[in-house]
Order: sequence, then C-alpha cells, then structure tokens
Amino acid sequence: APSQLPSYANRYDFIIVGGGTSGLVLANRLSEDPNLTVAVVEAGDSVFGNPNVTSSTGYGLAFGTDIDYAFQSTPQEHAGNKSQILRAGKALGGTSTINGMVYLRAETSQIDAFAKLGNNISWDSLLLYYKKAEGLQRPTEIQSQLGATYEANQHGFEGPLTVGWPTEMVGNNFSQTLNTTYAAMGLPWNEDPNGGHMRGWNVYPQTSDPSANLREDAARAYYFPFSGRANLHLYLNSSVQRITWEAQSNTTLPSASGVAYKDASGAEEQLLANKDVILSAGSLVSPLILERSGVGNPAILKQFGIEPKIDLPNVGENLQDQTTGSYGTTANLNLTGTSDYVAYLNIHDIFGDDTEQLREHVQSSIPAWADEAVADSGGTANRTAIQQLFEIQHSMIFDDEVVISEVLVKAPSEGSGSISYWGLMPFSRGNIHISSANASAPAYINPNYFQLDYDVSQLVGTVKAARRNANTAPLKNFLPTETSPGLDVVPANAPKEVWAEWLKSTYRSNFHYISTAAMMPKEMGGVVGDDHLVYGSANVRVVDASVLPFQVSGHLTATLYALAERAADVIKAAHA
Ligand SMILES: Cc1cc2nc3c(=O)[nH]c(=O)nc-3n(C[C@H](O)[C@H](O)[C@H](O)COP(=O)(O)OP(=O)(O)OC[C@H]3O[C@@H](n4cnc5c(N)ncnc54)[C@H](O)[C@@H]3O)c2cc1C
Repeated sequence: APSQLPSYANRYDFIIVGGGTSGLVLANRLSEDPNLTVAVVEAGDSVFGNPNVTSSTGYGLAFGTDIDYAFQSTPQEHAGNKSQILRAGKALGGTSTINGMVYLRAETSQIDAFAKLGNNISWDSLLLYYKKAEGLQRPTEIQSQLGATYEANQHGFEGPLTVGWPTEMVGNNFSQTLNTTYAAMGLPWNEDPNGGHMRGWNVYPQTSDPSANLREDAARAYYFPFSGRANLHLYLNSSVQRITWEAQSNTTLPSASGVAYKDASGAEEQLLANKDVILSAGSLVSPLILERSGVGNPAILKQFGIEPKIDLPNVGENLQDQTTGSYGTTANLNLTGTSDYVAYLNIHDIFGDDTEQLREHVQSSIPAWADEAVADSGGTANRTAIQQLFEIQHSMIFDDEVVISEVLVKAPSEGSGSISYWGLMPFSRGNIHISSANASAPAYINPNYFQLDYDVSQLVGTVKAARRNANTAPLKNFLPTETSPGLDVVPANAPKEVWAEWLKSTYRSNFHYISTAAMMPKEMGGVVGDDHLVYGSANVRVVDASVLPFQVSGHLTATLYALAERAADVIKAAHA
C-alpha cells in the first residue's frame, strides 16, 4: 500500500542523509514514484541566490565562507607535517555548489575496475547513466570555432544536469597556440575526452548553464524544478548525528529505524524510515556517521564509548586523494574569458624512456607498499587485499595506460601566466575516524599524502610536464619567464629530490577524497556491495564519493551523478 504523507509527519520510506551531489539525484529519482515518500536531511541551507555559488566564473568565492566546511587534515607526515584544508560544500547541492565545475568522466578501465572487484558495474553499463544524468547543451558556432568538440553518441541531451561550454571562452587564437604547442609535445587533440579515452588535449565542458550563464549544481539540476512533489520533503539546516536502530532479535540483521538530527535551534529530533536510510553526506562525513551509529572498527568505537552494532573495521579506511599545484610564469599576452583547455597525459607521455624502469620499480615495490599501508591502517587493512588493489592500479597505469597527469593552461592576464597540474593516480592511503562520540568534534582525517614514493614521482613528472608545456613554442613566446618554482629554486635539470621538496611545500589537496566506505568485497576492506548496502545491515546504504574504490582521472561529479542514477534504479528494484 502506498505510504501516506504526512499522516505521520516524521516517517518516510527513504531518509537521505545529505542533500548534496549524490543525495539529490537519489531524492529526485526515488520520489518520481508517487507511492514512495522521501526525506532529505541536509546540514546546510539553500544557496539558490548566493552569488558565490551562481557565478559561472566565480570559482573560489565560496572558500572560507559558511558554506565551506574547510575541514583540517592531520599534520601530513610525508609532507613537512603541515596540515591541509579539505574543502567540501555545506549547502543544498553539497560540494557541487562550490566546485570547479569541470565535467569530465573517467577512463573506461577505471570504471571496469569496479567489476574486477566483483561489482556489477562496467563502463558500458555506467555510460547509460552518464547519459541519463546529462543534458548537454550543444556548442554554439563560436564555441565550436574556439575548440568545443564532442561525439554525440557519448552524450545525453535530455538529462536534468545541464552541461555546456563557458559563455565567454578565450579567443585570440589561443586554442591554435595550444594546438601547435601540444603537437610539438606529441600530444594529440582529443575530440571527446568524455568517451572513456582521455589522453590528449581538448576544451572540456562544465556543469554550467551557458544560456543563463549560471553554475549548474545538484540542487538546480535535481531539486528545485521538482520541489513541488508532495512526497518529497526537505529538512534544511538539519545535521544528522547518527542512525537509530530497531530493537533486534538474534536472527535478523541490524535494521535502521531512522536518524537522529539536530535542527537549526540545536534541538535533537528524530525521523523514521519505513525502508532505507541512505548516507550521502560525502566521503569525509558518511563514514563518521556510520561510526557514531556503531558501525565500524569496534576498537575505535569503544574508545569513545560507542556500543558496536556492526563489526566493520574498514569503515573510514582506504581514504585516497589526489594532489595539485600551480606553476607560474610571466606573460606578455593579456586574454579575457574562461580557458577550459586541458591536457591529459599517460605514463609514457610523462616518463618517456624511463617508463619500463618505473613499471618494474612499482611492481617490485608493491609488497613493501602493502606492508606500509597495513601499518598505517593500524593493522586493520588486509595485506593480501591491499596488494591485490595495488596490482589492479599498477595494471591500469602501465597496461591500460590511463592518464595519470592533468595540465591546464590558464588564460594569461595582467603580466602573469599559470598552469595548474594534477597527479591523478596516487597509491597512498590514509583514513578518517571520529575523535569523539560528539558529532560537533572535528574528525581525525589523514589523507597520508606522499605516503608511497610513486606519488612523489607522479607529481614531479606532472609538474615537469607543465614546465615543458610552458617552454614549448609557440606558447613559450607568450610565457617568457618562469616565476614559480623559478630556476633558482628548481634548476633546469634538478633531480627529483629538489622538485619533491618544492612540491611538498606548495601542493594542496585536490578535494577528490574517495573510498572511505568502499564498494568492494568485505574481505578486501569493502564497506558496501554493488547494491550500496552496508555489509551486515538490513537497510543502511551509502551513495556518495565514499564508495569509489579507485580514483578516476576525470573529475568526480560526472561519475558520481552517474553512479547515483544507477543506485536509484538498484534501490527501486530492491523494493519493487
Ligand atoms: C573546491 C572543490 C573543487 C572541485 N572541483 C571539481 C570539479 O571541477 N569537477 C568535479 O567533477 N568535481 C570537483 N570536485 C569534487 C566534487 O565536487 C565532489 O567530489 C562531489 O561533489 C562530492 O559529492 P558527494 O555526493 O560525495 O558529496 P557532497 O556533494 O559533498 O554532499 C554531501 C552533503 O551532505 C551534507 N552533510 C554533511 N554532513 C551532514 C550531516 N551530518 N547531516 C546532514 N547533511 C550532511 C553536506 O552539507 C552536503 O550537502 C571539487 C571539490 C571541491 C571541494
């Protein structure tokens, strides 16, 4: 029988914790069925009219404001013991309201890696959901002339998420300059990096609405146009503290009864779930809610007086993040407009003739790295499993030749130029855990940047590619002198150690935190199966960046929207 709303106003079929990037996809798709009732409990507020959000060229404006959690990492042992700011969005729409809006997916083999871990997900199956989410706005004639290209069969044009090229793209033949430069570097033009093969350079699309010149975030795409649905209720400024549980018999799995949350006044309230409680609070929060609800490593939970409910020691383990930085030059060209030109390079592009040697070094280091990862997890990680995960990653990098470096030339202006660079496939693993039973206490968050030596090599190789890029004609003619790091700091033929020292003092988090409730077998350190159900629970799921077992070389949201679209179908089917 259909559930009735609001005869029992605090009871819903589904409670979604976190109205962010993934959570709002679920809220939308589950509430498509008028017989299902859905509550979204979101810690932040609506940011519909917030100019720090809506501006399609305002990246960074929201940083440090009250919609940026700006979590702190622990001092990073392998990078001078400095801590990092870990940004995430506190708003309806989550981190999609403050992010860089890059819409780029993944390499096929990175999605096929889900299946290597036993999950029923492949590039081909997820492509349907990438397309279902996407509403690509075809480029205008001018945008096409400036380099916006795509292959129509890889895209969706009817989905709720508006994707398009920037309204004001950089002109002045800048794309021709880059084209000739990359040709000289041996890097081809890539007609469409969203088709699963990312190597090459291109003009990438954004999660923005070019006709309205607005950022497209998860709330604009999946919530506001549907907010009139009677079966969809939104609780803003409401922070979930923990899952509440049904009284349990010996024979049944623990079943969530609902959630306890604090409303804007700080009072604790409860919502009840007929069916599932779904955590979509992001990879730096969902594992903490599990722990505060008794799901995790019993040794950690007991330390804070929390009674263990489900023994799942890998909750919060496997934390992975990428690192990024900026290379600087002087410039004698003054351009305006958005430069969305990105180059993706694989292991051969970065290491050339040294690739074979690196392949063997990484291969032979894997057993020792697995030991180190187990030690850093406090003995929680399963060594055989970690070794297997590292082998899969090695194969993606060296056999499938996924792109490992991203280099983005910004439009030079006011005398200076810059090239942002990203190392995309780090091996290092850290963890995140509660430091108190109290939800307002900051968590222990350790991404463990540069724990493993490959990650240093990868970033050094990547920044050297940025330097090569700036020093290749014709771009070289417009970016005459390096200012950061500067040849006095890192000379032309500087060894890796010199580069590493500079990188470790200037890098920052790429904010692509993943894997803290990984989708893989429990024995391998997984927390959820491919139905997103938390192992050992009857009805608690996690649908957000926490579940990704490996990094993707694109940026996360494209894949998260697709994965959440798939999750909605899986959840509907489970309750059909
Ligand atoms: C600065 C920055 C730039 C980025 N740039 C890009 C980019 O250009 N392209 C790209 O694809 N990706 C980018 N990313 C990454 C990407 O945006 C995120 O990985 C993605 O949005 C995360 O989605 P999610 O569903 O996992 O979580 P989120 O979107 O973060 O959603 C989590 C939601 O849960 C809410 N929440 C948290 N705790 C609670 C609680 N206790 N109770 C209730 N609600 C709670 C939060 O307020 C939030 O709304 C960027 C990230 C950052 C931080």
